[in-house]
Amino acid sequence: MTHVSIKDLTKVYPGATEPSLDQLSLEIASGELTALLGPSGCGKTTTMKMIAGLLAPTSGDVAFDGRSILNDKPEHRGVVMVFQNYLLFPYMSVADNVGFGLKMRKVDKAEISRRVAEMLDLVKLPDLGSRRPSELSGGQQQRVALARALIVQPNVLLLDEPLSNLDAHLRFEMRDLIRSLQQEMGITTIFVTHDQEEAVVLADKVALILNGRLKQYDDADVFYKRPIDEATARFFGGQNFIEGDSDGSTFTSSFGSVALPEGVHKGKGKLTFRPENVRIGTELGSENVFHGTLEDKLYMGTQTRLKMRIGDERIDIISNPNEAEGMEPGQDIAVSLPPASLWVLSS
Ligand SMILES: Nc1ncnc2c1ncn2[C@@H]1O[C@H](COP(=O)(O)OP(=O)(O)OP(=O)(O)O)[C@@H](O)[C@H]1O
Repeated sequence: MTHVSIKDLTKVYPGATEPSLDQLSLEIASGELTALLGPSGCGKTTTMKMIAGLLAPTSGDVAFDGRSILNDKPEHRGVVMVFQNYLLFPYMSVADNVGFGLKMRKVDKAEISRRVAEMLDLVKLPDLGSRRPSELSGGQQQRVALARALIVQPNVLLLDEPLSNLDAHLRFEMRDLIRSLQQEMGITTIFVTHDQEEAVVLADKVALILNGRLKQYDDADVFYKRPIDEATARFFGGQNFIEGDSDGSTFTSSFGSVALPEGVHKGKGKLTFRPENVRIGTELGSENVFHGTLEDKLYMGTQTRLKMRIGDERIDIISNPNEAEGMEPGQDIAVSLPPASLWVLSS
C-alpha cells in the first residue's frame, strides 16, 4: 500500500511556450483509485509518464510514502503502466507475457507458472496461456496486459485509457474487473480517461484537468452537485447556466426569483442545475415553479431530452420518457427546480 503525493508537478516540453502540465498537486491515499479525467491533450499521459519515470518533470515532485522517487530509475519505482494499446510482446505466448515481470526478477520457473496460472484465472482467461496475443480478441489482450501488470504486485498501478479500444459491452466487463482486482489487491491506482462516466463509476476520487491545470479534485458526486466553475460543470454534462445575483437565499435574474439552498455563493454569479434534476409539473408545491414553452423534444429510449423557454432563458431538461409522453413542442408547461439541486457559480 503506497501513498502517492504529487506536488506542483510541471512539464514544459522543449520548444513549447506553455506548460503541458502546470503545477499539478494531488494526494492519493494508499489503495485508492484516482481517475485523471480530461479532454484529449490536457496533460494526462504526460502526468503518468512522469510518475512512471519515462519523462523528466520540468519542476515539482512525486513522492511515494513521503519519499521523492524522481531520482529513482523507472524499474526501481515499483510502478507499472498499462497502455491503451496493450503493448504485449507479439512473439511470446500469453503465459510468457504475463510471467515476463517475474522472469526479469529472476523468480524460479515453478513459482512463475503457479502465479501465471493464478493470474490468468483472476482475469478470466484460464485456458489461453499457450496462445499468441494475435490469437486473442482486443478485450482478451487487455486482460493479459492487466495480468502482466498485476503479477509483479506493483506499489502503484498506472492505467492509461485501458478501456478506450473496447466496445461498450467489454468496457463494462473490464471496468468491473479492474475495480474488483484493484480493491482485492489494494494497489494505489491512477486511471486516465476522457470519459466522465468511466471516472465516476471506477474512481474513489476524480481529478479533472483542463488545459494542463487541475480544475477540481474531489469525490465523484461533488462534480455534479458543486462544480467549481462553468467549464467543470459543462465537462460533466451541465447545460443550464443563468446569470443573475445571489443574496445567499434567493437568486434574482430574468428567469425570476429562485429559492436557493444554504451555503451557496453570494453576489453576482450563475445559477446552475442539472438537466436531470428539473422536475416537470408542480407536484413539489409552489416553490421554484416556472412556466414556459416547450421548444424541442428528443426521445432517446431511456430518457427524453427537452428544451424549454422561460422568459429570455432556454433550459435543458432530461426527463423520464413516461413523464414526457404526450407533450409536444409549442405547448406551455410548468417545471419545478428543487432547491437542494441548485448551485451558484461565482462569475
Ligand atoms: N513529446 C512531446 N513534445 C512536445 N509536446 C508534447 C509531447 N507529448 C505531448 N505533448 C503535448 O502536451 C500536451 C499534453 O499531451 P498528453 O499526451 O499528456 O495529453 P493527454 O491528456 O494524455 O491526451 P490524450 O487523451 O489525447 O492522450 C499536448 O498539447 C501535446 O501536444
